[in-house]
Amino acid sequence: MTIASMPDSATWLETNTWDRPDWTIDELVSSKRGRTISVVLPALNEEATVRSVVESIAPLSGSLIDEIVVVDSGSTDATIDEAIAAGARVETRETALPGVDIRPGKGEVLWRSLAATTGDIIVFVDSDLIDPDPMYVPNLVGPLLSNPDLHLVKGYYRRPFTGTSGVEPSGGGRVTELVVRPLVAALRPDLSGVIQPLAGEYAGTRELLTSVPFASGYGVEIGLVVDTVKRHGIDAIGQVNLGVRRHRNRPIHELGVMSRQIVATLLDRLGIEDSGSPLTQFVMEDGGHQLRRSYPAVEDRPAMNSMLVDPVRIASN
Ligand SMILES: O=c1ccn([C@@H]2O[C@H](COP(=O)(O)OP(=O)(O)O[C@H]3O[C@H](CO)[C@@H](O)[C@H](O)[C@H]3O)[C@@H](O)[C@H]2O)c(=O)[nH]1
Ligand SMILES: O=C(O)[C@H](O)COP(=O)(O)O
Repeated sequence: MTIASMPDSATWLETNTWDRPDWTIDELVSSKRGRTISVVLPALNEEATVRSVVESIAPLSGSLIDEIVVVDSGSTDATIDEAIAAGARVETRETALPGVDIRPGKGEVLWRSLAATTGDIIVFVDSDLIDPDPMYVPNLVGPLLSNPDLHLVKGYYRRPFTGTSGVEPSGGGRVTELVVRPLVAALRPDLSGVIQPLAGEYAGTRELLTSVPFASGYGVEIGLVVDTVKRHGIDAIGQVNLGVRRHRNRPIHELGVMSRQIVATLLDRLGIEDSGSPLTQFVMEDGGHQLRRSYPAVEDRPAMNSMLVDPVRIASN
């Protein structure tokens, strides 16, 4: 079944999916018409990959892209040095938004990046990508530059998976397939045409991103999708085919922790009460079942535009 022939969400899929993007860089640069573009890479201990991700984007600096910023999430390895060596500006959580208590999590650094960048359009790209295609960023901004009704553009792609027997051509996106897609089908079927709701590669207007709350952990992406629809309707979301995406595949127990955070944010956005209980896992270690508990990070950061106009709030957050 092709995308366009899926039975539900058919209209949205046809009009808001770019399956074969073919913009040239020159076309995109001329369609900026005064708008500026920031690229933000969240990074926590990504010394092995951050340099090549920045290098895949840096040639567009000064033309399509106005700034590339790695927002470090508290790395203890050489992530910051590698990012600077590749030509990125680096912000820490403190320098990005001084004077505001620091919380752990990916959403926290994405939220802080809004205060440390100036682009009218902001493109987020994960920094654990392997062999990222240099067209990721151009293709993510293409729909936004050409369609004033869009506020959020998600990437989608084939997702190889690296297991014990090597790289499989597909099978990646385990949280997406086993947790998020079934929950979306059960609770928000109107969103089931979004092919990669958790994609870490997406672009949004500053207008949208500064007007919605951010979950501070891994719930940030699903929260943004639901909040965009709440604010502007599903027609404000687009999706674009980025080809293939490989990244570091985490072990299953780490994805369990991630999933718990995503479930908490999704339920919160849908007004469904969550017990707030921790995820209990039994991880095989030291020859036995080791009990681990992890609490979901449910506390959201408020819309950044409310922080920027209210210095008292900044001081007290
Ligand atoms: O506390 C954190 C955790 C992660 N990251 C960075 O965020 C990116 C993605 O994190 P990762 O742990 O690799 O997530 P994935 O396994 O790739 O999970 C998928 O699903 C997540 C939940 O929706 C999304 O946040 C991811 O972008 C998406 O790729 C990487 O650059 C990390 O370095 C931080 O900056 N701070
Ligand atoms: O998007 C996801 O579902 C998670 O990032 C897990 O991806 P993986 O199965 O490719 O590691």
